[in-house]
Amino acid sequence: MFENKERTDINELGEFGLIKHLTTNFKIRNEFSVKGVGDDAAVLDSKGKQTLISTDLLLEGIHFDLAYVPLMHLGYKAVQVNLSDIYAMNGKASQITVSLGLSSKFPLEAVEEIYKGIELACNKYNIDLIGGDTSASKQGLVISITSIGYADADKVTYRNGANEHDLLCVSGDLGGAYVGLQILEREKLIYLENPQIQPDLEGKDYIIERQLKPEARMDIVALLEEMDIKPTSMIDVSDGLASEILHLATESDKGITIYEGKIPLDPMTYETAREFGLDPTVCALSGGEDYELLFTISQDDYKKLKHDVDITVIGHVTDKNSGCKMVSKSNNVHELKAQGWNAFNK
Ligand SMILES: Nc1ncnc2c1ncn2[C@@H]1O[C@H](COP(=O)(O)OP(=O)(O)O)[C@@H](O)[C@H]1O
Ligand SMILES: Cc1ncc(C[n+]2csc(CCOP(=O)(O)OP(=O)(O)O)c2C)c(N)n1
Ligand SMILES: [Mg+2]
Repeated sequence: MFENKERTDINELGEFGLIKHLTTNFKIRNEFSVKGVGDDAAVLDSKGKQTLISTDLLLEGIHFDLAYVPLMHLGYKAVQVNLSDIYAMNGKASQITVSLGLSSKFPLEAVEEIYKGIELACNKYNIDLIGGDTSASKQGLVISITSIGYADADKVTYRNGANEHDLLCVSGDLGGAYVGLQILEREKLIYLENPQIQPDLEGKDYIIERQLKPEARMDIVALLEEMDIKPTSMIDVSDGLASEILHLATESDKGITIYEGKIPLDPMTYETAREFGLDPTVCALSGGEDYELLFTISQDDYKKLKHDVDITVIGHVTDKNSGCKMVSKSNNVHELKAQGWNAFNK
């Protein structure tokens, strides 16, 4: 990825030189950011709103494979997966901190690529980079991002607010990131066997992008506000639909029933899953990394969003004793199990 480019040893700049070099382009743009990079701590002002904070850790070999993930995409995605958690609280994301563990194989140019991706994400989502930490790592690349956002207290949406008879909705479509990953893994194996063969990604742009360049659903939070809908509960889909449904149900002390035929799947996801001998529904239920928003709304709000093509009603909230169920296309009822992605199963 960066093997053939210019290589500047990070030692030439030192830790402080590196931080300065990486962060000088970032300008503070939010009224909530009082002080960003450059002091012992950043200073934020919540202006009377509630503060939302979330952290995620991305580890080379566990969360990403540099054999097929370009570093700029990695920086971009690392920001998206963190912003997604703020949007899942129905908040507006404003700041991030970025912490890096860099193994000696990374020259300055590689870190610059990661920061280009981070900068792109910050520009697009109006986020201030306000700090972080940088260290050498004995093995592999480590990226930890903390995202910070704000919401009025009455807008914050928890996992635990679903009421019986609420409708379960999901944004976008599911399973694409997982199927995209299957293609990248396949091409990696082919390349390892024969480096002369060029990767065959033709016609698969959408699902490859779902894996390499996800977009957190800031737009859905804005849309819900515009429609005057306050979801009763919400979560983002990082581990897979089934796992997130179980989180909403457990936290809300309710059951949830979904309908297989309603799960939104892009045709490319569907066809490619089939090519791999995978069940497209299972890809949506257990694949993960979709970074869509899964939320419940009161039935009274249905009329406000029923014409929106980007939001699909896939089920409803039941009493706790009914458990979490999926009604299949052939009308069989299956219990939903948390077979979502889990880093400890690797
Ligand atoms: N090592 C940890 N120490 C303290 N809290 C943690 C730790 N890891 C995760 N959490 C907390 O556990 C909750 C669930 O985390 P997680 O399953 O990672 O959620 P998400 O899928 O939204 O990232 C969150 O409140 C998170 O902050
Ligand atoms: C090499 C590689 N292995 C696995 C995956 C798939 N994967 C990475 S992260 C993830 C889900 C979310 O990760 P997690 O650490 O559980 O995030 P959180 O739920 O805490 O947001 C999945 C399915 C991948 N993209 N690349
Ligand atoms: Mg997490």
